[in-house]
Formats: sequence, structure tokens, C-alpha cells
Amino acid sequence: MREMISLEEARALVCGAVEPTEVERVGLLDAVGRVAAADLASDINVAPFAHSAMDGFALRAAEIASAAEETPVCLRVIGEIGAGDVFEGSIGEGECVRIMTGACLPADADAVVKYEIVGVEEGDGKTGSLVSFTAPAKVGANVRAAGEEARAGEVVVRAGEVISAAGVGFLAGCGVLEVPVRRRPRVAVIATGSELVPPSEVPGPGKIRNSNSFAMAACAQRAGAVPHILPIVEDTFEALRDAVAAAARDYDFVVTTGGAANGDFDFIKPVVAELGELKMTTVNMRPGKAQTFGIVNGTPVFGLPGNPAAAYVGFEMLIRPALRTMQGYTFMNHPTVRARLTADEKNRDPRRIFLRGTLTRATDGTFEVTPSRNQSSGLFGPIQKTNCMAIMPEGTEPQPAGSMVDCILLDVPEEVCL
Ligand SMILES: Nc1nc2c(c(=O)[nH]1)N[C@H]1C(S)=C(S)[C@@H](COP(=O)(O)OP(=O)(O)OC[C@H]3O[C@@H](n4cnc5c(N)ncnc54)[C@H](O)[C@@H]3O)O[C@H]1N2
Ligand code: MOO
Repeated sequence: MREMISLEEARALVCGAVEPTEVERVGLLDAVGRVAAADLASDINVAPFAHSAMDGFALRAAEIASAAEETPVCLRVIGEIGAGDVFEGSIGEGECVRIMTGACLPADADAVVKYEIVGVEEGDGKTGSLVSFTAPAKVGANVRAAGEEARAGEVVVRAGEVISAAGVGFLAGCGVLEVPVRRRPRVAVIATGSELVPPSEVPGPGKIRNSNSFAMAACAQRAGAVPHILPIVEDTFEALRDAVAAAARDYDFVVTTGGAANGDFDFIKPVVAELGELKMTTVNMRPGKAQTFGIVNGTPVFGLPGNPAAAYVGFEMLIRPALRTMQGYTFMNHPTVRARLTADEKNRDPRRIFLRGTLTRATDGTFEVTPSRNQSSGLFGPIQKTNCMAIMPEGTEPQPAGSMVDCILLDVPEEVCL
């Protein structure tokens, strides 16, 4: 095992070490945002029948082929059909049928003319009236064909597609009410640290609230997994070993925070090494250098650093892709855009730096990014106030204002008005 690896190597290692969860069938609504695990086919033609796209008059286009302003063509209205009705009669020469949007096109008709451009010569436009047309209509005008969206038996969503909200509607129309998807991974979240108390308590001397477990659980939820916050573990080898061993038996993925460095009370590395196989310990990024990963009892175990921002970056950059891999997603990472730095950035490091920052649109439509003043790896607060992470490549010189940098979009793409 090499000591320090690149983020790309780390991501490949972690994603390569996880297995897809088994397939379960979920109700259609629960499939939104998830990946279809099998091809899905329609049971009927969609639309099931040719129907009108407009409120108007159904006719044979040939009847009004000669229609013009000076030489209108008049047709007799012989019936009316609303959506849900079927016109059983036949349309003879010189005749048409009043039709509503969504109604089944009469068998004899091949076009619909919307009623805004139809004159009423006699009557009220309903059955028995005489209506006039001043322009021809194309065959198929304002007609939605049967099977336009799907044919009976046709695969409408392929295995591997992410089902969108509109896709849920599409599948409902195709009669697909249950969708096979990969089960959401169950993620154990364990905070280690003798200084930690649950957030429900006011910390006493030397103690702090366990905020990491909540953030990591929220990240897991956002990644499509089901998080379980387990009890805080004190800083002893035995306590952490027992907690990790139990969690590796009961969950699909184990996340710990803290105790990932080389301090006197940092035990995640020796624990993973003793219980299973340690695969990495450090990644070339800042914050979040100390990233432990290994396999215990066939279960991936990820030891995030204790510093909140470092844990967050580690989760989003390394654990989220793994949890998505387990669910069958092919796109693992947050979207990235290029943006102009609004201020000089003096931070430099042999490691790749992820600066928490705010991405905005400039008046010319391009992106600008302003890194937060406080880049402490010990804080969640600045991340709550930002919407991206600006990437300073490893080993770079200070970046002057105006430099173009990659920015990873976090939770709030709408607010960046994409
Ligand atoms: N001699 C060195 N010391 C440290 C180095 C180093 O390179 N040499 N790196 C620092 C960096 S950077 C990080 S990150 C941490 C990572 O180490 P640990 O994973 O062992 O982190 P801890 O010591 O356990 O905790 C660090 C910090 O975070 C607070 N913390 C821990 N857990 C939680 C939690 N659940 N909720 C909120 N806050 C938490 C903890 O109290 C510490 O203040 O090592 C540095 N040291
Ligand atoms: O590994 Mo530490 O993350 O730079 O905060």
C-alpha cells in the first residue's frame, strides 16, 4: 500500500472495491432519482389511439384542399366528441366533427383545424351547424398519432437510466408501476472521539458536540443511501475495533470520523488493518489528507478525518462516488464549471486544495467564484454559506484574481442560476 495517493487513484480504488447492492422492486414514485436495474417496456401503445391536439374540427384534409380567404369551404358539423368519447359514425362528404383536445380522432378524419380559425356560418358551431375553412390543412395536422411515444412491448427506459420526475409520468403512462432498482446502501456512521457528546447535550469542559455524524449522515442521504447514526465511540483501540467489527457485519458501508491521523489516540488505521485489509491512508488533497479505506468482513470501511470540513470533502469526493456506484449510477461526481477567481488566491500546497467558495453569475453570464475568507478545516459553518468548492491544482503558484479555476457545484445549483 502506497502512503499518499492522488484523488483520482483513491476514487478508483474505493469505487472498485464496492459491489452493487441487490435489486429490489419499488413503487414507481419511489423510483424517482434512482437507476433502473432492468429494461422497462410499455404494455400498450402510448398514446393508445390517435387523438386531437386541439379543440376544433376533425375532417378529411382533402375536403378543404381548395380552401382560401376568397373561396372558403363549408362543412356540416355532424357530431361532437370530448376527451374520453369515441365517435362511432362515419364522416361523409361535406362533413366534419367538432372535437376536443385529447378526444379520439374519428376513423374517417385525418386532420384537425383549431376552432380559432374556423368561421361559423350557421348555428353555434355544434352539431347541425355549418362551419367555414379559409385555408387547407395538412394530413396529420393537430393529430397525435397512436404509439407516438411508445409501442406496446417497446423498451421505454433502459437499464442504467436514471428515472426523472417526468420519467415517472412516462412510465405511469406505459403501465410500469414497479421498478427494479438497486437497494439503497445502509450506511453506518460512527463518530470517534472522547471529546464528543451528542448534540442534544450542552458540552461540558473539554467536550464538543458531535456534528460530524449528522453531516455525514446527511451526505449519505443525499447520495441515495440510508444512514444510521451509531453511538459515539471513545478513543480506544478496543472500543473502535468492536464498533467497526459490529457495523461491518450489519451494514453495507461503514463511515467513521476522527482518529484518522497519527496522534496518540488515532486508531482507525490499526483497527482496519487488524480486522481486515487496509487499502489506503492518505490522499493528496486539502482539506482531508487523512483518508483511511479498507475492507472488513467484505464490507467497505471508510475512516474520514475528524476535522469537519476535511470529513465533508472526503465524503463528497470519495464516499459519495462509491455509494453511487453501489446503486448503479454511471455519473459519480458533482458537476463542475469553470469560473473566474474574483480575488488573488495565495493558498498553495503540494496537495490539491478545495476552497469553499461562492459561485455567482457575472453580468456577461460567465461564472465568478469568491473563496470564503475562513478556510479552516475545522468548520462546517462556511460550507453552509457557500455553494461550491474551487479547485486549486496541486503545487500551483498563487492564483491571481481573474484566473480560471474549476468549481465543483455542491447542493444548490438552482441558486447559481444555471
Ligand atoms: N501532527 C499533526 N497533527 C495533525 C495533522 C498533521 O498532519 N500532523 N493533521 C491535522 C489535520 S489536517 C487533520 S484533518 C486531523 C485529522 O486527524 P484525525 O482524523 O485524527 O482527527 P481528530 O484528531 O480525531 O479530530 C480533529 C478535530 O476534529 C474534531 N472532531 C472530531 N470528531 C468530531 C465530530 N464528530 N464532530 C465535530 N468535531 C469533531 C476534533 O475535536 C478535533 O478538533 O489531524 C490534524 N492533526
Ligand atoms: O487533513 Mo486536514 O484535512 O487538511 O484538515
